[in-house]
Amino acid sequence: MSAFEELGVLPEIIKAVEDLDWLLPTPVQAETIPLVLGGGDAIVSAETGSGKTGAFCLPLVQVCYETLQGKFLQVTKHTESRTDDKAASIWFKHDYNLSVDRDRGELENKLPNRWQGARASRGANSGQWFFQVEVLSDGLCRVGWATENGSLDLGTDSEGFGYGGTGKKSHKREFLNYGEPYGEGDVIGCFIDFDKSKIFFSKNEKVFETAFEIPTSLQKCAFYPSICLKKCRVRVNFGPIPSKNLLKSYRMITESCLNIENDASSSSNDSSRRKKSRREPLALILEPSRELALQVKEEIEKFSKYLNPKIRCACLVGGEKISQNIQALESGVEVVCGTLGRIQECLDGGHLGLASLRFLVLDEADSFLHQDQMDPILRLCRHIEEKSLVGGVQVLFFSATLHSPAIHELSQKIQQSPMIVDMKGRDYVPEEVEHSVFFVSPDQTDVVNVDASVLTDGVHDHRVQNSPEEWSSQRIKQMKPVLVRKLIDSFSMEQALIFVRTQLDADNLHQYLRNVSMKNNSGFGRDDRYSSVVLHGGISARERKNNLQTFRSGEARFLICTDVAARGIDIVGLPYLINVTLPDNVETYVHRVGRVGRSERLGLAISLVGTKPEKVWFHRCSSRGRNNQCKNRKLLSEGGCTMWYNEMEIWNQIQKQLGLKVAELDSTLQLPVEHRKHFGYQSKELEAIAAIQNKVDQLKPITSSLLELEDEVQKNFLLLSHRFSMYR
Ligand SMILES: Nc1ncnc2c1ncn2[C@@H]1O[C@H](COP(=O)(O)OP(=O)(O)OP(=O)(O)O)[C@@H](O)[C@H]1O
Repeated sequence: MSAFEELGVLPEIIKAVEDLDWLLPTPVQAETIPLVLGGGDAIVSAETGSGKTGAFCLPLVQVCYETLQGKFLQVTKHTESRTDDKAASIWFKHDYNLSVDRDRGELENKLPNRWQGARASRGANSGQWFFQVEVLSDGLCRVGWATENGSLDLGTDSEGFGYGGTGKKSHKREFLNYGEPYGEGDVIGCFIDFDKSKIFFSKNEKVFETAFEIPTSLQKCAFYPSICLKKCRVRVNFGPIPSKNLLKSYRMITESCLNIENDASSSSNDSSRRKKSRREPLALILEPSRELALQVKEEIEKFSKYLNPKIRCACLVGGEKISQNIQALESGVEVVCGTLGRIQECLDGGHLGLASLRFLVLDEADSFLHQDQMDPILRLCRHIEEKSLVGGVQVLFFSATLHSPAIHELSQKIQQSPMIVDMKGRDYVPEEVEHSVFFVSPDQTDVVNVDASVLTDGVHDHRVQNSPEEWSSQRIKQMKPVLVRKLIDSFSMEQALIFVRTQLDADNLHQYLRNVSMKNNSGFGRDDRYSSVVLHGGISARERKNNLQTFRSGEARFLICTDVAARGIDIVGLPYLINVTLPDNVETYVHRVGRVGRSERLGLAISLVGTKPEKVWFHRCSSRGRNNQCKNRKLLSEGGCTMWYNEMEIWNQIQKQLGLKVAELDSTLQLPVEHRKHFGYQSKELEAIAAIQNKVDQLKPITSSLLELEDEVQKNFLLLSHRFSMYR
């Protein structure tokens, strides 16, 4: 049995995983896959490069596949039992962990820690109606009536009215004493009287007083039988079995003429605009960047390689034609992954239906905590809850940095009792990443000669001459690109990811490296030692995609990027990373350096830290700094668009919070001897070989002197024995 099989992964998916040479699940996959397959919400935090994408994509692909095959309906056929056509089609909507035996009219939820509900398709909006529920096992049960918009978790919103086994009536999450407790063996009657606008219940033969007055706002609505269970099994009688009802004027609900079509797309206005035949997505994955969304889509396609039917995934990201997204959605997909803005656009346009959704994944969840992202997310969740025809959408958070209180606040709003998987504790950085620093001091002329071809960000003007602070800042900015070139040379870097603060900084560094290439005649494409491409929000989606591909393929050696690439981007075997400017928070440092040291490879992250503050752009103006339009060099506090950026402070904070062991580069930009790796930053295996080779080299002189010594001893021995024999 393969290790993935033990986690409950299907053989067809394991075959695809084996094609990727994944022989064992990573620890976070081993923890998370069974949990997601088991149906709970989760917050999963594990270091960068630990395989989190597989931890959610694998079970998600599996559940989508099983859903396509109809397994999750869990409809059991019992030929010996009575079958009534009306009863068989009566369950319209239910949570997916609820088993529905349509023939027997039985419902069961085996989960001990999660309510699962169902609502009938047959309801009423006038007259007097009832249905009965027989409790078949121990456990918790709530029965009653709800409108079409009511939550499947009966009695927790304004449109559902329930009566629970603990002897409480519930509405809007208010639980008040009512009737009597009930349990296994009891038969509960659920009555609704539209003439008197009341709902009440009975236990066995005993009828209780009115439980609820139907509010005026709902008096024109249709009400449907509703049931909600926790580790409990019940049999529901809508009419096929003669009832012992004492209130003869009440009719069983199967005689009702109101019937919601068992077709998700016919029940709401916006969905009627969509094509009926198409499949609505079962999973929605939110990603913070286009690149990451595309990467996840590719991963899902790899995992579903051997599945039939295939799992289709649409990637909805800004910068691409929306008509293509609409076309993909119209043709039907099981998974949607994308960025928030474009997803919202498709939703608002009525192109994306979420009524069948089972999974909502917030990958890099903490990147959505800014207010301008939080509001749309909460709106999205409300939309899902309102439209859901399955209920109980599983909400999953993933990231390497999920320890802030804000994450738990968000979780409380959109998750239900999530399981926490925390592999390494707060903001852990993988052991495979080595951290090093070079302190850039403005008067270090021995190390760096300022190069006239360096372009800086234009923050400083003539005042540089008069202000020592501005001079230092400008000087550090002029030194850093030269240092990048020197680092490339000093480590003989074949490839590296280079992080800068702004789009302008990225473009300037790219231009500088091009100038260096030209000056040194260092060739083209792969032959160019300094070939680089940029990745930032200021270039088109197509350019970003092409540039990333050019870098992945090795065509360009250096990818100069802003923090759009800080999270999630997976480039196998990348050995080096340079932080030309530090990010302004520890979390982003964790994500940035996590681009190296992945898949058991070692990586070196080098930070160039200015010893004096740098004055940098921080555009609050309407131009947001686009096309260098803004020239307002005043500080933010003076109504301008610049600020002082103190890297020493940030560096101390990063070091302290992460408890980093950092190697300081010497003036030749080399690591201290004890940190130097024999084979550079490659695989652990090569590292081990290098270590052995090192030892062999160290032992060589000792073994040769031992050999010489032994030679000597042998000779002496022979000499002595010869003399001894002569004396005898
Ligand atoms: N079980 C496995 N066996 C071997 N390699 C794996 C396994 N799972 C994932 N990988 C590989 O490990 C690398 C990192 O995986 P992934 O991108 O999922 O990491 P992550 O935890 O999401 O990182 P980040 O936090 O940076 O987004 C990928 O190249 C992936 O193919």
